[in-house]
Amino acid sequence: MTDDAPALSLRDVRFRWRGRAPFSLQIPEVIIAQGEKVLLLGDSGSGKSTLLSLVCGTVVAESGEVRVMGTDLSDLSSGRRDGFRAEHVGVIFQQFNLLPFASVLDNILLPLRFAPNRRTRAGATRETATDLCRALSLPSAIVAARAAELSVGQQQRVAVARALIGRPPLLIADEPTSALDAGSQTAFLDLLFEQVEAHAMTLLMVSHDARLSSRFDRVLHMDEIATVERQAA
Ligand SMILES: Nc1ncnc2c1ncn2[C@@H]1O[C@H](COP(=O)(O)OP(=O)(O)OP(=O)(O)O)[C@@H](O)[C@H]1O
Repeated sequence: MTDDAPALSLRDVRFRWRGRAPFSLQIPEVIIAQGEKVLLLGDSGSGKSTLLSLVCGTVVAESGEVRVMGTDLSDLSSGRRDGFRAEHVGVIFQQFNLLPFASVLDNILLPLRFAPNRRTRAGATRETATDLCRALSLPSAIVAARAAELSVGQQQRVAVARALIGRPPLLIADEPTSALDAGSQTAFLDLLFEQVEAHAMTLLMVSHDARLSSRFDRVLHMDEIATVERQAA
């Protein structure tokens, strides 16, 4: 990891999903500076989640470079990519991906299991998790509840706390507001941005909703940054 590197840089990236409906993506160049808040817009099926998977290192480019905080993910073995992601990237998925039968506390602490440096940064983990819940307008007693008992809005905030704990430098969010009404979306983004700014994190968020644009430092459109080829199934 390099302190003055961009949070994220993609250069000459090519990636292809094989199978019944092949889909290929080419991205000449995308650079996101540390501390930027960037919205990635694009139609359904335009490859937004695929791009996030490349950034998370859950899939690997066929050619080109995907660098996170200066590290080229293709230089890492699959096991080291998992460790690198756990240390450096907080992820908020569209469906939140909480473990329903585990407590809120265990859900929030989950990424720290695979990330010793992030665990150290998190300090006293129970207190840190409880503080994060409070900062996200959740009652502190919620840490003892099972994730399955929470409302959708509460689950979403727990997913944010899990992504924020231990202050990974890059936060990736895939349509985190799609399950919320307009008022709840605004309140959620207020809380998310407050945390991102307080910890000088970089945010890359995917959405269909161009109305969110004015809240971000920069907006990327899939059809401007990528060339896509797809074949029908
Ligand atoms: N796991 C996978 N295996 C094979 N093909 C996939 C896989 N995931 C995505 N694809 C292909 O990649 C294309 C782009 O999908 P992707 O989910 O990246 O788009 P998206 O812009 O995020 O769409 P949406 O907004 O609907 O979530 C899909 O049409 C599909 O054909």
